[in-house]
Amino acid sequence: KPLKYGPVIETLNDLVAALHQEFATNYVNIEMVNHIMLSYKSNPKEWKKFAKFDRYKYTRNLVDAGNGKFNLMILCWGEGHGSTIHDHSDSHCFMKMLKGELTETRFTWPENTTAEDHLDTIPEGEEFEYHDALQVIGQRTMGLNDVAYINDNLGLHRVENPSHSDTAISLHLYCPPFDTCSMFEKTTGKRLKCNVTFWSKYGQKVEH
Ligand SMILES: O=C(O)CCSS
Ligand SMILES: [Fe+2]
Repeated sequence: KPLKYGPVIETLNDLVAALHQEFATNYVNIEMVNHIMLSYKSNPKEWKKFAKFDRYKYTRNLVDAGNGKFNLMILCWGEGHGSTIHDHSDSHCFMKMLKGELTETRFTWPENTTAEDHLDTIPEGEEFEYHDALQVIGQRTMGLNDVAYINDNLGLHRVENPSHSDTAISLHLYCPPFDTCSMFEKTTGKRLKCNVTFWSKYGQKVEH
């Protein structure tokens, strides 16, 4: 079987160039995108200009708009910061660790039921118990240069920085790009639309 050599990827710019090449045609090979994301080895000198932190919430910093085919962004997670439980708007999502660790917990989609459906044993007029509408499928903690892939068929997830002393930085690729997604409440399964915004674009803070 002839070996198909991919592009040589050393710098963040090489990564961006390789992604543009991969997305040049309308057919995208997800395996190749995963390989390209794994090939890049984190170099703080190359991404530090995108590394902007907010005290209260993780920041989203656009690196490249992928000629409209994908968004490449750097997310900066302060100590203990985490995302909501969210979906990915029917897009592909690749997440690569550039610094520190992130814990990813995957959940089922909520069954389309009412709150009453989640009632468990109802003893005589006493307390009753609920079971959560979203069930945990699995959990993993990612380290330097690890890549995770998810799409809506694989479930929902929450991403958190488990450290209370160190920050974390991750590189995310969404294809096709999206600016809204849904977030979910674990116990009730209630779904809320939300807009995702950028703290900075190409290293420049976005002024609201
Ligand atoms: O894009 C986001 O804000 C979700 C980060 S976890 S994929
Ligand atoms: Fe996500």
